[in-house]
Amino acid sequence: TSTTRPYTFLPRPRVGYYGSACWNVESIVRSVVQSNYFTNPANAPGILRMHFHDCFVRGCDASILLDGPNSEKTATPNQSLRGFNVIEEAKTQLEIACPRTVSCADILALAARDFVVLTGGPWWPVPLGRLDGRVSLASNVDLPEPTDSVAVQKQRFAAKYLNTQDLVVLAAGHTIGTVGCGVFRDRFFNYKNTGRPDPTINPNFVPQIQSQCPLNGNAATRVALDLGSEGQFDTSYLNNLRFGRGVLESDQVLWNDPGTRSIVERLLGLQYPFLLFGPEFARSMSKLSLTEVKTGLDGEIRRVCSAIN
Ligand code: HEM
Ligand SMILES: [Ca+2]
Ligand SMILES: [Ca+2]
Repeated sequence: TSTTRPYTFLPRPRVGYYGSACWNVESIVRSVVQSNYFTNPANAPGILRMHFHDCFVRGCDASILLDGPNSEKTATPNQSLRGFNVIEEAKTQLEIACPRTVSCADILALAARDFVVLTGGPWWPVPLGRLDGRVSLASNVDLPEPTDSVAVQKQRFAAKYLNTQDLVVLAAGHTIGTVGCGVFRDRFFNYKNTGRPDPTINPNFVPQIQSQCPLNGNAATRVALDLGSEGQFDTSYLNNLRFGRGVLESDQVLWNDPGTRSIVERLLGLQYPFLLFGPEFARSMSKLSLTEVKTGLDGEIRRVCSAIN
């Protein structure tokens, strides 16, 4: 279970933070997001995941964007992140419109929201005023893993003041995007060295994934996390869990565990009191994107997002 965030005497991010210092920050980010969604829709899941990976390590401070031999980017779960060019393009335009004003952490938070909207998801207000961190270490990267149990997933989210509902709702961000075969193949061929697939997978789903990810095939081949709806922000991912069609073990266990299952059922309208996925996703994202934000003297406004000043 999570508690409330500790109170600090620091300014908090707020909507409209930049004011006249950069009055069109939101429209600049939105137009860069739109053009990059048009050229490559896979940027949408790429940036949503990047924002999550940023916020979970040293807070939402753009530490994920820093280059360097041992920066967060080099850690295993971050090697498959995509869309860095989108953030850098927005930063370049913002440095022309309002030099040294808008943080990379704010750009990432806005872009994640705008990409979600383009895939059919909800809009939410994004408070601004996050500062960029100066530290990025691969050794700090401690992200949820695709084989995590529900207990471990809950623990990791609680450490960021996110509760069990936030966990289920945010994991449903997997309604868009794809995963590399190498990440989960064992589960479909040789689950925990049993020589068989995970018995909780729908038997009709097993051959489907096996043919897309053959045993000796390319580990980098990507398959949808939400079968049949990888580009649409909808409840199809939750419905797939219900029928044993979750690709990742960490996703499927959210249905198999009675506690998290009832949240999935409420989101699917199968159990009272109902929860609406769109508004709940907006609410949980608002919490996630304020994780351990830097607002005092502990950060800076980077000039380029890949390097400290
Ligand atoms: C709950 C624990 C979570 C685990 C264990 C997890 C794990 C993963 C894994 C293994 C992948 C595939 C990576 C690859 O092969 O490229 C992935 C992709 C993705 N994750 Fe998560 N994730 C979690 C939570 C989240 C959250 C909270 C969000 C955002 C709200 C998110 C958004 C995404 C998206 C959008 C993709 C697709 C990326 C793409 O297509 O480029 N995930 N996740
Ligand atoms: Ca960070
Ligand atoms: Ca979907």
